[in-house]
Order: sequence, then structure tokens, then C-alpha cells
Amino acid sequence: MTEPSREGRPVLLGQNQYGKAETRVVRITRDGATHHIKDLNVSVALSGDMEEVHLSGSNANVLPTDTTKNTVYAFAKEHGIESAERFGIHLARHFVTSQEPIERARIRIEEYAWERIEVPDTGSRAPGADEPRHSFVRKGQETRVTQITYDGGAWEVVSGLKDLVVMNSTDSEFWGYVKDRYTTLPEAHDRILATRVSGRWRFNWTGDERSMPDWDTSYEQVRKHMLQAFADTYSLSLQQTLYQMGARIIDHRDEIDEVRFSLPNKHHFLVDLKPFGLENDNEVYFAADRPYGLIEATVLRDGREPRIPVDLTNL
Ligand SMILES: O=c1[nH]c(=O)c2[nH]c(=O)[nH]c2[nH]1
Repeated sequence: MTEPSREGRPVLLGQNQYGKAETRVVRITRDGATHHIKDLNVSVALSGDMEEVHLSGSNANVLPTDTTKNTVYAFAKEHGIESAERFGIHLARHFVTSQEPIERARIRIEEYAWERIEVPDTGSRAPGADEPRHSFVRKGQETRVTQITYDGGAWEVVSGLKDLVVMNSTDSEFWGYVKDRYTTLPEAHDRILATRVSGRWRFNWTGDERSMPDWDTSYEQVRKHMLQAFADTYSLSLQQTLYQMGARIIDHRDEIDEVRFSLPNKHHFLVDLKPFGLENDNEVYFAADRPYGLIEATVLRDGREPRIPVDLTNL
């Protein structure tokens, strides 16, 4: 359709597309105590007979972007997510075949890969109980960091990591908190607990070459204890999980006197699928990126002084 512009010259609407970008969907599938995760970022772009909405403002051909988002969540429940490709094919076919004016659908999907955190039985598991398999670490390397300070006398070595993303798909609750007139958060008795770990730990090494820790072994062991504590802790809050992660390091690693964590609570909200006639039995989640709770604390060996700065970004 050609419309005169303000200057009287003809103006054409060129290529156009629309849809909801970056719908973050996490789908948990349960196979007894073994959980499987699919974590996608889905962007829908639809095009077709969309001149009127641009030119006259009639929305008669417009399937709302909000609906395309809902479709992603509903399909995650109804059809599951076997692979990003299959999921995308399903969505694209649905939009083009169910809506006359939509002639083309482009579905872009990013998939975030997760690996299981293996938890050896240290004797605390109930007899006969299986290894819990609901703890995951995001694939890809975290960043390892260290800071060394020397004033000619005293040494201080603080090492750590950032961007280690972990998730428990069950064994997390949050309830019994203060409720004032502004509190709307529903109590949770089975929620996802996920965080992007930023941690620092201070060594008690005083500069003697003969007692220098094996820094690489220490790092690997700290990382292992941290992950296992995250996986093993039946969590009533991220604060409690943080403390367990720090305590496990202090307990197992004599070379470390102090640990500090900064843990963003990566909220996963259950999607309400009732409007589409579907039950959501803790299967389909919206992974929100902000705002996020930010839980920070130091865990110390008894009798030692805290020296790691409160704000880890200042380290
Ligand atoms: O583990 C949590 N700790 C909190 O302090 C908190 N606050 C909140 O809203 N959700 C959570 N979760």
C-alpha cells in the first residue's frame, strides 16, 4: 500500500517483522529422582500481511507478541523440549498454519547447556537412597581470579572465581519470612534455586616457600567442595546454602581461613498455564534476569579476622 508522505511523495512500508524476543523458558522433566533441564532463550519474529497495523493502526491481523510468549511456555509444557530445533520447528509451523495473515515465522533459539553436579555418598544419605540428581552447573568455564599483596613483610593471597552458574531443580524452599503490608511473595515449598557464584577465599599462607599451598589443587578442591555443598544442602534459603558452601570449604581446606560469597538469586517463576487449560506441576519456569535478590556473606575460621572486602568488585 502506498501512502502520501507529508511532502506529498509516495512512501512505502518495507520489510517488517514482530514478535516477542528473548523468552526465557526453563523446562524440568522428572524421571524419578533424576531431573533433566532444558534452558532456552526463544525469540519469535513473525511477518505477513501487516500493512494495516503500520499504516492505519488496525490490529486486526496482529497476534500479540504476548501471545507468542505464552505459546512458547504452553508448548514447553504440552510438547516438552526435546531439542531446540524440534521445538523451534513446532512453533514456526504453529504460527504460520494457525494464523491466516502470518506468512513467515522465524524462531531463534539460544540454548544454555547444563552439566550434572555429581555428589558422592559421604555416608549422610539415607540407606538405599539414590544419588540425588537435581543439581547442575552451567557448561563453560568460570573465571578464576587471584589477588596477591606484599608489603615487604606480610603476604596476603585471596583467590576466587566468578560466573560459576549453578541450579538445583528441587530441594529448595522459602517460607516463614516476615510479611508486612507490602509483601506479596507466595511461600515456596519446592522451588528452583539458582545462582551465579562469585566467591573469594583468603589463604593463611605467611610466605614460607616450604609450606606454600599447591594453588591449582587448592582451587580444584575448593570448587569441588563448594559445588557439592550447593548440591547436598536441602535449602530453606540461599543464605543457608551460602553458609554451607563456605563452611564446607573452611572444614576441608586447612590453607583457607576466610571465604566470602556474593550470590545473586536467579529467580525462576512458575508460569501460570491455567489460562490455557494446562497444569504446571513444577515443570515450566520463567527465568527472570532482573531484579534479583543479592545474598552476600563471609564465613570465617573461628578466631580469625575478616579481611576480604565487603564489596567483591573492589577486590
Ligand atoms: O533464599 C532466599 N532468600 C531471601 O532472602 C529471599 N527473599 C526473597 O524474596 N526470596 C528469597 N529467597
